Amino acid sequence: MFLDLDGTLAPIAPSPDAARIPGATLALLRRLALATGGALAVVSGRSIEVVDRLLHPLRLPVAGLHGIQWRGPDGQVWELPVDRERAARLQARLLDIAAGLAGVHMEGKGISFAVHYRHAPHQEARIRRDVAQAASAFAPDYVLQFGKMVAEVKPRGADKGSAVERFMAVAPFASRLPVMAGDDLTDEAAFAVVARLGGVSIKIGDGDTSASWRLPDPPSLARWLDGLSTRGPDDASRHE
Ligand SMILES: O=P(O)(O)OC[C@H]1O[C@H](O[C@H]2O[C@H](CO)[C@@H](O)[C@H](O)[C@H]2O)[C@H](O)[C@@H](O)[C@@H]1O
Repeated sequence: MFLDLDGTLAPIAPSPDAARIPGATLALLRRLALATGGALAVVSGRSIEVVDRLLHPLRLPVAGLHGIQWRGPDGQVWELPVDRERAARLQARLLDIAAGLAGVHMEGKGISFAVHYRHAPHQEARIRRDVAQAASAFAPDYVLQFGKMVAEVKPRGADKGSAVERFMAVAPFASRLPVMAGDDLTDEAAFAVVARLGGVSIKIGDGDTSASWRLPDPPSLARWLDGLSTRGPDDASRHE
């Protein structure tokens, strides 16, 4: 089971720092991790460090930075190799883009960067254009990723789809039916992999998607997951 974080486990908040996973959802994740024998991972645009902080004290397998980072069930971490000096130059350019624009801020995530305009929606066209230009200037090793009121630039070479593939190659995920829930454009790469593997993809909220199912919001997903987590193996076989 693969779950996105912002907009899926945590309701969308006014700023990245304000996002929280409800306590009941954290308790639910703990039950789900047990019920699936550990085959539960968070697949997020946040760094692994931030995902751990938001899940604390729970520590799960995680794909961070849209798949650029990955921590497997055995705790081993993989990160796409990135030129740190080039990343610092890109960060400076994105800081320049955000500077002086009220309601716009740059979220530095070490090797991946997000320019948020939730508090300045009228700046969307300008931010998207300027961030796209910055991404082109750093191509081919960086790519553009649009999201909810955000334009991100991330290293090329991994995405949420490759992260799900990486999980599906190892126990306890291997040979299981993948289920992926997510709310944003970045989740579509994971939905495509899940579809190829014959699994179940769930889009949270509005918007075009290749997912086969849809739920309206994070509380609906939590209710659905709660139903799954309280069904024991006997119940599961009764329904087959
Ligand atoms: O893949 P995700 O776990 O969904 O992460 C995607 C991005 O989420 C965060 O930004 C979004 O959520 C914020 C808090 O709700 C919201 O204020 C912002 O407008 C959204 O774009 C996060 O800050 C990014 O780094 C993630 O890539």
